[in-house]
Amino acid sequence: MQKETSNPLTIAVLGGGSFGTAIANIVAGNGHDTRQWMRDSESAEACREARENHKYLPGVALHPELCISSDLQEAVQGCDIIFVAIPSKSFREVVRRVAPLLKPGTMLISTTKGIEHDNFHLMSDILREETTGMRVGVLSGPNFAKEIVAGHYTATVIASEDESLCKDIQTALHSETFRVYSSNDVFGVELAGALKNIYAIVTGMAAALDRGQNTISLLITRSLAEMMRFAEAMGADPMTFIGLAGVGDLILTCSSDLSRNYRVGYLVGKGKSLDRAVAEIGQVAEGVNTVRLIKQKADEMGVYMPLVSAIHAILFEERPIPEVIRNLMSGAQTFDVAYSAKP
Ligand SMILES: NC(=O)C1=CN([C@@H]2O[C@H](COP(=O)(O)OP(=O)(O)OC[C@H]3O[C@@H](n4cnc5c(N)ncnc54)[C@H](OP(=O)(O)O)[C@@H]3O)[C@@H](O)[C@H]2O)C=CC1
Ligand SMILES: O=C(CO)COP(=O)(O)O
Repeated sequence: MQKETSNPLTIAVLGGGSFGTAIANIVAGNGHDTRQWMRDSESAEACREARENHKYLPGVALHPELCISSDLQEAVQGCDIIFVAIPSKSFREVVRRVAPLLKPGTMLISTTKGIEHDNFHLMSDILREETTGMRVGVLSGPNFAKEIVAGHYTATVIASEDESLCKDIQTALHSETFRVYSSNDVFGVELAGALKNIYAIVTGMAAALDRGQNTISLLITRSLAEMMRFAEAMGADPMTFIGLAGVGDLILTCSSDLSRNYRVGYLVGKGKSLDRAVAEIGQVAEGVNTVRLIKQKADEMGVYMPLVSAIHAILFEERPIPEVIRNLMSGAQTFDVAYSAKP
């Protein structure tokens, strides 16, 4: 049902994948003038004709007012808000192309839960580096695209130092089934979204090995400990990790085969090579690259991340899974909760 809005905005979503489509459907449903940009003109044409994104969200009706275009200039012209739902590998390239087409003060919101390949730049860093005079935010939370479009009650987080941007995004996205909480810890929210993908690979693998619920609980809890330890070492607020973008998204992604990262872990656990698993999924699984980057960074900084080291050993060092598990289980038994609130 179309929601009346007293302040219709012009909004573009860059990316024709599952999450871009879910976000575009929400804002179009809220009565905003919404354009979704996808790079491939044939895909755009097919989505326009069928009113369905058959490749990424089959069986889901696109909102009748959603305009789909493969013309970047047409899509972003005059936009107040642009959601960037492009995999981290191509994020900079797309932002660089779009930068000269934007009006000053446009709100640029990353939805991408990844880290840039060759360095340790998060997507909000790229938005700031590639544009001038824009307002930047990050959207992250426990949000399977398929469940959003199916109307399951869902919440997410908009993070920005710009309070009025947070309010505008909360208003633009809020619906009967979708809630948006705010945060001013951009780095923490963004880091949480990228890190949890690693642990979804781990729990997917545990599921493939028929491990029980004790094991899954152990893995999720120790994953959170690692994430918070790393976040603190990097200067993020560890408290952010007990929110929706942290433990919320960690529980979601580590518990369901709707997660592509979980499915990568599952397939590797069943004996497939990493390349084969990634190809079989056919959509972005950001955690694979994130494992490499976090392992390197944790080693440089001397942060203890046994689960990251373990999954890195399996995926990239050809170490047998039973040996890696034995090493994990024989590691030092330390404190359960090692954090204390700082005065
Ligand atoms: N799916 C989900 O449930 C959620 C995803 N996210 C995050 O959203 C981000 C996007 O994910 P999602 O939509 O799921 O990804 P998908 O794998 O579903 O789709 C990726 C989209 O990006 C497009 N793309 C890839 N490279 C380029 C490029 N160089 N230029 C333009 N477009 C390109 C693809 O186009 P083509 O089809 O032509 O290859 C495709 O439309 C990810 O980082 C993910 O972490 C966040 C929350 C939930
Ligand atoms: O981030 C997600 C849900 O919040 C989606 O996870 P995957 O990218 O693993 O599918």
